[in-house]
Amino acid sequence: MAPPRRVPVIVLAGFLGSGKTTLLNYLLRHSGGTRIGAIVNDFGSIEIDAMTVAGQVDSMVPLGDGCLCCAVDTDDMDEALDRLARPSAGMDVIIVEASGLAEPETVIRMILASGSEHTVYGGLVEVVDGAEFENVRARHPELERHVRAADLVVLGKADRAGETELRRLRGRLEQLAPGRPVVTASHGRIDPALLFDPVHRPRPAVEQLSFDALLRDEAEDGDEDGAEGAEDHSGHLHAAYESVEFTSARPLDPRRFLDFLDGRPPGLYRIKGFVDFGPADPVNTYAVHAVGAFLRFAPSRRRADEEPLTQLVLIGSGTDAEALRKELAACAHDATGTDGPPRPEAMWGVLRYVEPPADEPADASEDPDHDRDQNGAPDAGEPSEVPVDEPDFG
Ligand SMILES: Nc1nc2c(ncn2[C@@H]2O[C@H](COP(=O)(O)OP(=O)(O)OP(=O)(O)O)[C@@H](O)[C@H]2O)c(=O)[nH]1
Repeated sequence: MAPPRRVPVIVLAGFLGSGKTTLLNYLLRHSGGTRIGAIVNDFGSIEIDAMTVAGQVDSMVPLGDGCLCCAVDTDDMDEALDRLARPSAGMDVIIVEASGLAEPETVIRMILASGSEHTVYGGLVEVVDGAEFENVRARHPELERHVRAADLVVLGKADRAGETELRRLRGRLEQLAPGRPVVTASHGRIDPALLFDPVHRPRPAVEQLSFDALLRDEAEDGDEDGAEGAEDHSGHLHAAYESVEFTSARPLDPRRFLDFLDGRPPGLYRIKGFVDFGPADPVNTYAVHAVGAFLRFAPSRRRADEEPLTQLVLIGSGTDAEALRKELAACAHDATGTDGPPRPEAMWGVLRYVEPPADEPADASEDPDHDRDQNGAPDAGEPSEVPVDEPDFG
């Protein structure tokens, strides 16, 4: 009798804002009939990533709040894997998007320890932010270990990095993890075949991932049964970060919110969520993404039955949660008081940070990259169109 078919489980990891959700959404839209189940782990109790992925996926299980590798109960992970992998669900592959602060090796161990007869570990894809990698690596040398643990490194945001910097980064990655395959991508556009066929492909991945080493680490942690709690997380990335959530039914004033973003403290590395600008734009909700100095807004038309709402997650190190919440509350638009009705130019500042949808590459002549320098001043970026490279396996 043929052995039961096992669904490969791929871990998608990478630092805060590196482009994991963008890559996952690209894969979902270009899966070519492959049925993908997704497990999405948000760091923060408002599940922004899960909301972004929901609706595009055959089946999605959110696993919040906190890092997969410590705050999420292993039972929840086991149950999510089991639910997606059982034959009746008909999934071909499961992708686990870890939070931007998770330790990939620990997530891999959780999958290996899950003991589900329906799953097989399918590899680690580590997304590296081509525009921020060196800055982040200087602060968090742990990222080098993550790159070494990867089966495939996606060197993302190629459009922001530029050709010379990309060449330099590829050299750096080769130095850190010799022989590791690196694929360059803009807006998460990679060939899905790189991920979706891990079971039928001869996999040097076992050596690259060094399961033995992973399992040895596990034993050294005194956590041999994979149970949560015995591991020391003090050296993990998430130990130094905290998340702040902000929800408001009152619309935000676009100018005040931009002032808040311009003046954000340096430790506040990541902001993501959805903003309602009320009467300044009554038809759209704006997705907002700040990653380091990078800032983007993306409008999308609200459904008729959708209540306008602002939901933000702010992730940083050494930030003052109460002060941030107060500052955000003070961004609310007050239509009855001094604010009055919005002027047409109120949205101009926000619209400067809107770019064309990722699948329609920007016209290079339009100066699409309004990144800011460290002082928050607008700064023209690189041309945005860099072709997706063939994977380099050497
Ligand atoms: N220019 C450019 N922007 C990108 C690219 N990939 C992602 N982004 C943008 O970077 C921001 C963060 O991307 P996400 O995909 O949400 O990053 P993430 O790794 O899922 O973020 P966390 O879950 O917070 O760790 C968003 O504004 C994306 O649109 C890229 O290749 N080029």
